[in-house]
Amino acid sequence: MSNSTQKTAAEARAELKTVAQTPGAPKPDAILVVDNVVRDFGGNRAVDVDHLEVQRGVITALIGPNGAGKTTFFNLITGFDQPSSAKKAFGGPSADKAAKWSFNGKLLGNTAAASVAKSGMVRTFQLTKALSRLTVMQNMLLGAKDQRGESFLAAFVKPLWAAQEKANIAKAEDLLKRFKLYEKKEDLAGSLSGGQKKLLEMARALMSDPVMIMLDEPMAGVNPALTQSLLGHIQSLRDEGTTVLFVEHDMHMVRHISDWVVVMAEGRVVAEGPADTVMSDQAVIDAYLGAHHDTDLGDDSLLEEGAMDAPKKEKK
Ligand SMILES: Nc1ncnc2c1ncn2[C@@H]1O[C@H](COP(=O)(O)OP(=O)(O)OP(=O)(O)O)[C@@H](O)[C@H]1O
Repeated sequence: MSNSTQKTAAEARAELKTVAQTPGAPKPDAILVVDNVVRDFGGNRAVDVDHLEVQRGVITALIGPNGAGKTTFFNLITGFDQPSSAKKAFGGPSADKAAKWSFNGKLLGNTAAASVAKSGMVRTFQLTKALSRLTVMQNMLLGAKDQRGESFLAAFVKPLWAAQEKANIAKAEDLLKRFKLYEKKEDLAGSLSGGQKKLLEMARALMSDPVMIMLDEPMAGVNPALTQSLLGHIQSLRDEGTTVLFVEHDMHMVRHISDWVVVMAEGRVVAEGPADTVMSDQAVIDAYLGAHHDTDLGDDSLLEEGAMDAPKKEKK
């Protein structure tokens, strides 16, 4: 969250005006810097990112056709998967070709997912991971950091964790109200609709006050009536100082809230820039649309046709 020494979101956005609109362009205040991240599945190179920087304090969208490698890229940098280009004790790529990435000034390669989350980079999943047999509130409390009851000594000293737990419950209630899930707090997470599970996952991710939140298709399955408020939540997170990186197929959402758009195709970053510029870039149109060259991305008729989804490559 922001403090007086941090830039405002408007200042962070204004800085983007100076950034070159080329793949891998350096950012004035990069929170995430990625180099040489490659992931092969058999003979299929799913991710091949030479260099990418994400500006702190803004909303960046990561877009690209089905199978472009967006989710795999999220998995790699959050420690849920390992790059094929990872540095190895013996053999492996030379130091200048080995995968390396830093978040908020800290090197993160070979870091387990839980430690990545502790460093402030917290993600949600395309297919939600809410724990079905726990209540909505229990799911929320699992997302909290500083759970003092977890420490062996503190677990036996109630005053050490009781106050913390109370604060966590109050925070969870507040977030559940924001995401219109408060009435469901005692229900099992498994009983929620797909869209509600997505909202729960986002609310749970916010329990740890992330420095950067990474959302994998936050809009998929969310009722249109909630779409506007979800967009509002994401923008207010940014305005409060949280960096947002999200993968999304809904081009209206991308146009509406992104300060910067990064386009992936066949594992590579092929374009980046402000939404309007990127979406009229011929390489992007080609990557998405194949034959539909004249059609603007974000065009309603196109969305209805579902023409933006290139055929999905089969997962092995
Ligand atoms: N566990 C896996 N085993 C084998 N291949 C995989 C695996 N995970 C992903 N892939 C392949 O890697 C490529 C990139 O997939 P990924 O899911 O990252 O794309 P994406 O851009 O997120 O697509 P979508 O928008 O459809 O979610 C695809 O060809 C996919 O089949």
